[in-house]
Amino acid sequence: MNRSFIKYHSPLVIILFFVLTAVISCTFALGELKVSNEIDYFDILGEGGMTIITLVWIGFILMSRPAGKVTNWLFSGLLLMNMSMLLDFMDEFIKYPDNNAWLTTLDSLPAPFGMVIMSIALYQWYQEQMTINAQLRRTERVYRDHTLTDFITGLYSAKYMKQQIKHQLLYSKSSNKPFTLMMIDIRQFDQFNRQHGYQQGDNLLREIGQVITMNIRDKDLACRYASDRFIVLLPDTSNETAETFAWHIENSLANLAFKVGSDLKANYQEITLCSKEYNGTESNYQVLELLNLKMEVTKKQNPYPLGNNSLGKQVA
Ligand SMILES: Nc1nc2c(ncn2[C@@H]2O[C@H](COP(=O)(O)OP(=O)(O)OP(=O)(O)O)[C@@H](O)[C@H]2O)c(=O)[nH]1
Repeated sequence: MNRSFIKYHSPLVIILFFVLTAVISCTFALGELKVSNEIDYFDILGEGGMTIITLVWIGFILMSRPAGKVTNWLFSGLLLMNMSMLLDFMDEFIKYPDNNAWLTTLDSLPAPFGMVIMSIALYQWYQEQMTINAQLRRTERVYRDHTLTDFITGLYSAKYMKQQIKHQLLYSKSSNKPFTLMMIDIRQFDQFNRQHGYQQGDNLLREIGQVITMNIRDKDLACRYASDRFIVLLPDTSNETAETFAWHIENSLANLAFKVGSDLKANYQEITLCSKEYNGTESNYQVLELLNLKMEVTKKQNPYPLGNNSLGKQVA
């Protein structure tokens, strides 16, 4: 059992100890022990059991809850109920002389107050739980949203892109408007990583992601598809129109003078870019399959380092 709650709730534990000791001492001081034939052992069992159970409830409350207003209310309510039960229990061993007979009626007093306080406390506990639930829901939503974005580039993730392609396919089919997907792959990214380190590789991914975003329209969607691969979804766009965007992106990236740390040397990263038009009759799976295929063909047609669309260069 974790006993750290005793330290954590020490003021309440002291109050509990003090109250129980005071009740037991008072009853002994003001009354006298009954003889054995005056004792009802069934009552002892019932009332003793209830006293112990309310003490256990107090223990659980202190073990499971942080210090604060709601805990104090719960504790106070249970303590008053426990006082009633303890007084009732003590009645079984002790009888009070006539001038202290008021003690026998006192045992029924704390319990109703305790129950009222407990009801208030339980309502506050309910409200507290509602607030916690609302916060959890918000956290969960943030977490879910995060799974739809790429941590490194801040672009949408492949998962989100796949969802959007699904919607786009349906829309294109019903509206008869084509859409185009563009794929951008960084060349020799593995070599870049090995030469400059993964941290710099991440920075390069981020900057390339920003350049891509700057060159697309509001209605377009860019995502980081895989390690060094990006996809742009261009709704209501033919491949011919997409070529203009492709040209803008290629030119911008060709002039992206990436600096590694405080090094003055500018690194110009070469990319492979391809695009493909769809009319909505393709399946979700086919769309990316066809695009990946086109990327492989484009790469083969433009072998590194000096292919037809090789825009990359490295200058000191
Ligand atoms: N910095 C960084 N590197 C990554 C990340 N994810 C994957 N990579 C690396 O990206 C590299 C991809 O290597 P390849 O698939 O061979 O790509 P490439 O070297 O560009 O090869 P080509 O495209 O054929 O020119 C590997 O070194 C991966 O470890 C990432 O999040 N950050």
